[in-house]
Amino acid sequence: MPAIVGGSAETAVRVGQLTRVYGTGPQAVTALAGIDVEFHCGTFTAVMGPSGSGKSTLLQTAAGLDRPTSGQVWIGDQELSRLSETKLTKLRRSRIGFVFQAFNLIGALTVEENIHLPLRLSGARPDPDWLGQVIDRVGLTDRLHHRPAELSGGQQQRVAIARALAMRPEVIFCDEPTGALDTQTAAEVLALLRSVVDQTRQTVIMVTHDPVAASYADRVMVLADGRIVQDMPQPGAERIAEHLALLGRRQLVAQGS
Ligand SMILES: Nc1ncnc2c1ncn2[C@@H]1O[C@H](COP(=O)(O)OP(=O)(O)OP(=O)(O)O)[C@@H](O)[C@H]1O
Repeated sequence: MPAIVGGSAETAVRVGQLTRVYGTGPQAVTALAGIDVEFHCGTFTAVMGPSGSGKSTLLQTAAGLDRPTSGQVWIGDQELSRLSETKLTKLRRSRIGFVFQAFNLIGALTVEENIHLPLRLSGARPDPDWLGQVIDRVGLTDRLHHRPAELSGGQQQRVAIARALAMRPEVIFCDEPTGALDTQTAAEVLALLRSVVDQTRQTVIMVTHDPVAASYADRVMVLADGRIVQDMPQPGAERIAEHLALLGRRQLVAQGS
């Protein structure tokens, strides 16, 4: 595949020849081995693959939380390696949202304060219409003055999604957002992420191990050993599970088990 040379108006995120090596010498681990991929605006992508295949590293480097060893990352038409740490932090706060498996809410703050936190950190002026819509959409209107510990896991994840949406980011990166939730609650959270893409044309890139969760996406990408080994448009949960099983069997054969 030729190296990708830049971002465009329709590109939410693009990575070119992305490499991330942890450590040096004989201890070095290649987590990403030269990935080229583009995520269009208003799409929902699931990133899957065996443990250690590089999913979280791809998310962290594409989101500007970690610097690649080599290669480029564009958010829209902005290439990240050209940015100073200060400018990168500013871009992350204004254009990117994050949702993690462990919710990462601040226990001492109320739901409303947690949701407003990105605005306070970036010094941005709140847009009451947008925040009202977000809070409405995640169904938290009657929980605004509660603290995270007083909420269920699903409600806490919905607060985390509302917080990720507060700055109206172009892209939301989610690392196993339903990993700690039961099936029904996970379905609600996934439907919410789907609506973020369908209603406001934001872009969602989600790491998951769960084929059912991945079936909410428009596209499923499978990593193995730091490379993309499958890239499927709307494959459905069964086909995803088949691909993962096949990949697992191939890895066992390669390991001589
Ligand atoms: N900080 C680090 N230092 C050294 N090696 C690391 C570090 N982070 C990740 N790795 C290694 O890089 C490879 C990819 O890790 P990564 O966490 O991206 O995989 P993953 O697909 O997200 O795995 P999982 O599904 O288990 O979360 C693994 O071999 C891992 O051990």
